[in-house]
Amino acid sequence: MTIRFEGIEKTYMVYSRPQDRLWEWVTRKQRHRIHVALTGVDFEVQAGETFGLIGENGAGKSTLLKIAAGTIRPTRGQVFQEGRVAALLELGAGFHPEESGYDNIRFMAALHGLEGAAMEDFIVRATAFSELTKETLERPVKTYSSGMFMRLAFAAATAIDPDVLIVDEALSVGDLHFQKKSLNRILELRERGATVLFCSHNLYQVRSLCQRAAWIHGGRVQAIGATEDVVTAYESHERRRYAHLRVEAHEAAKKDEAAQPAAASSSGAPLVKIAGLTIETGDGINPAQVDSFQDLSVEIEIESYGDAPFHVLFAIVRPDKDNVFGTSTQFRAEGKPLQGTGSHRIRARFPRLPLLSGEYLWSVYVLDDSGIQVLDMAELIQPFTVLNQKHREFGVAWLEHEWVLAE
Ligand SMILES: Nc1ncnc2c1ncn2[C@@H]1O[C@H](COP(=O)(O)OP(=O)(O)OP(=O)(O)O)[C@@H](O)[C@H]1O
Repeated sequence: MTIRFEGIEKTYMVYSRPQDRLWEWVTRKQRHRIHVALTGVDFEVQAGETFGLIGENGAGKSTLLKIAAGTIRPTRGQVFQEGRVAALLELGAGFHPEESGYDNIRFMAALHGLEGAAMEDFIVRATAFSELTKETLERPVKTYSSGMFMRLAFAAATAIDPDVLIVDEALSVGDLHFQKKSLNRILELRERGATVLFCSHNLYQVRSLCQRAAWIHGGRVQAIGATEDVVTAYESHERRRYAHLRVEAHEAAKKDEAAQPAAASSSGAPLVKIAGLTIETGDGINPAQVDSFQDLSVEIEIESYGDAPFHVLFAIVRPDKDNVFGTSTQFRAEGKPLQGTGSHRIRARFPRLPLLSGEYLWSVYVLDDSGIQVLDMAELIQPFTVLNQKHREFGVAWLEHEWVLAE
């Protein structure tokens, strides 16, 4: 099913104090200002397509998703779509806290217009997917932990086999096991031909999942097209925006890295953890300075606490976060993930490191076997300087080339 946005505009009335709304009504004097959250949004998401929405905080992405889902109305313009719509937006927003899990699911089924056997089927599928016990499902949902609540809400939202799926950063629902299950459900619905409108700040996920994307900026569509083109344009914009913060960002990332927990199992223990990154060159181990064109090996150590398969990805990064080169165990010829409890060491060797002079860092990620879910990461670590004394060319990397005198 296609989703078509036509001339969408959404404005909000913003009051500086909550009581101004009442005062405005009493005095009939305007006490609000108009905030334009979206304007001139015109595009179409094609049937069966997974379409990404990206953009900085406050750009208008969630507003557009809510308009697509029908939970808010545009001030101007129209959205057209057909078929059954499932929105993973404010999950569980329609739940009644005093009612049991079962009754809430029944209520959701009724909202979709289901009756009789279709309703029973919906209830069976949603409750099974939630993995909540019968005893839990009989309790009022206000007694649920936030994880339980989200599981039920996700299960209820996706139990209808929607034609259109609207997803707002919903891939991080519940514990790791459930996150994977929810992601698989989204992928399954996509496989079955559902049209997916997907909004995320995780550009890696957008790149992995979406065929096309739109970058929303200041309430307008700044760019639309093939995902790679749009994400690259957005990244360049972000880099320019943060150019003056380069050094600070690097320092902050180093601090974050220490604080960043690895993905945890339902018991709270991490499943995999990046345990170390070792660089080896002719000049020794972890040298602060590396000469261009020498042999360099990068060894990554991963501690795995379970049997879940995983991939390792690393990138050489510039201080402004530009990726110079990235690769993943997924891209190896056999493409098989690593697996098994204990310590894993994996090594990549650059026989003649073709980097030119400059500052570089490493970013390392551990991903699940689908290569989408990030289990642990260490970004912008171990800065090193490359010195190029052999070549006079400039730039980031030395590219194989030859000069030919044209006739
Ligand atoms: N109910 C509201 N009343 C007033 N302003 C609102 C309301 N909802 C959103 N806005 C404003 O509209 C703009 C767009 O918000 P929106 O939530 O759509 O952005 P977003 O791109 O989804 O941001 P984020 O990435 O932070 O989720 C923001 O400036 C926000 O403050």
